[in-house]
Amino acid sequence: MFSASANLTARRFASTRFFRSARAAASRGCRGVRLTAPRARLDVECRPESYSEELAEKIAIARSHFDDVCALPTQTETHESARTEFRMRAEFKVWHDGDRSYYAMSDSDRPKEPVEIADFPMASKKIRELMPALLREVTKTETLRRKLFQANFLTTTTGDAVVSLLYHRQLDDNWEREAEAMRARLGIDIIGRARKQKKVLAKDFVTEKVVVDGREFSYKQLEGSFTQPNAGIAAQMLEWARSVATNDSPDGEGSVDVSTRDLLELYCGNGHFTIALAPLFRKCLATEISKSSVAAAQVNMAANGVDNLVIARLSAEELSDALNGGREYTRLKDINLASYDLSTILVDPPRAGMGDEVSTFCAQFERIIYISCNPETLARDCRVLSKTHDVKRFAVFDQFPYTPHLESGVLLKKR
Ligand SMILES: C[S@@+](CC[C@H](N)C(=O)[O-])C[C@H]1O[C@@H](n2cnc3c(N)ncnc32)[C@H](O)[C@@H]1O
Repeated sequence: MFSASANLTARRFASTRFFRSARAAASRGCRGVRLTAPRARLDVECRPESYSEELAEKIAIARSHFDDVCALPTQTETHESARTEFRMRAEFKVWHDGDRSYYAMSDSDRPKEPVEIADFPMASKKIRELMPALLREVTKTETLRRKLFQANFLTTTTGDAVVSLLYHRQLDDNWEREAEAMRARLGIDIIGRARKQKKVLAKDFVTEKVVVDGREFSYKQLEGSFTQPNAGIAAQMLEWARSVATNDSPDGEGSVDVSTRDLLELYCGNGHFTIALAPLFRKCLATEISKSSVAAAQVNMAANGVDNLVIARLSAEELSDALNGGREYTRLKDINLASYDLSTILVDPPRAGMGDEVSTFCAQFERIIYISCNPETLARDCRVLSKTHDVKRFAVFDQFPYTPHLESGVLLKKR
């Protein structure tokens, strides 16, 4: 189900070049191209030739969500993606047709008709290398092939890879033996998943290295948890977040010293942003709802030698309540909230945005760095925030080229 406003977005898009090219692709028999409201994982066509035009249209639509909300800076700080091989993760159905097996994506308009994916130019070089090699291995033996229905790839720019194989049957010792042999031949890690089963050969994470402002950061990224999908864009987002933490404008005017102040991050995932921002601040506090992501964030904090950060497993709503003097939370018992001088807050919520309650809480902060994968909910939350804050900087990060999705970021400063 899409909201009325999402349908409006789709209708706006329907008149654009993006949708004209999608329609043309569909008429050429290139199924799996989205023609209606945004849906993930259906965009199989790479169109480098129309990249710039499509991005310009997405930016215009993203900005239009703010039309009756608040003023945006005239400059959009635009961060473009690589045109191909930008996706560090990809999920494919595996279909079997007699002796032949192949990767496919399904179109929810026609879920029973798989769209075969022979190659996926948007996927990282490592995924593109692994796709045929894995299929060859899996189809060599019924032990690995039988009832396999999905393959999920997670890779890094450094060549690390973990592939999850999902089955409609229980995995036995034979499967484990053959999967282990395949793992050794391919030089990757493999996870076998079936109902109530998870077999990890040999690890269920990858380690990504990102250079930000000349410093290398290392991130443990867990299979099955949120990770930034586009590595090039992820690095640009970190540089932008560091820049807006201390500068009101892209040209360095209006710089502020935050080295004696503290940062709060909500929705911190594996610590992606906090770890890169922590060196700028005196102390940082970060929270996240997912237990496994908090564990990964703790590892990442240690791996990067960050010692001025505390990470707690709490929802954004619970943390807001605690800092507003609400009830006491056991998971905060070892944290002295009063010792923080929190002046900046960074939020990167899921597509649904923060909502009024958490937005109202954020309005207490001098500087709000809001990263969003959905400009509609970002604009909705800015309706609350703009009562007290001005948008000083507006950036877009093209995480998902050739789709209507656009990541954006705003810096809001208290009036
Ligand atoms: C878009 S991801 C961002 C993660 C992280 N900033 C990153 O760049 O990797 C959103 C994160 O919010 C977490 N989350 C979802 N709902 C939440 C809530 N109500 N409170 C706190 N975290 C939440 C998810 O587990 C996920 O890690």
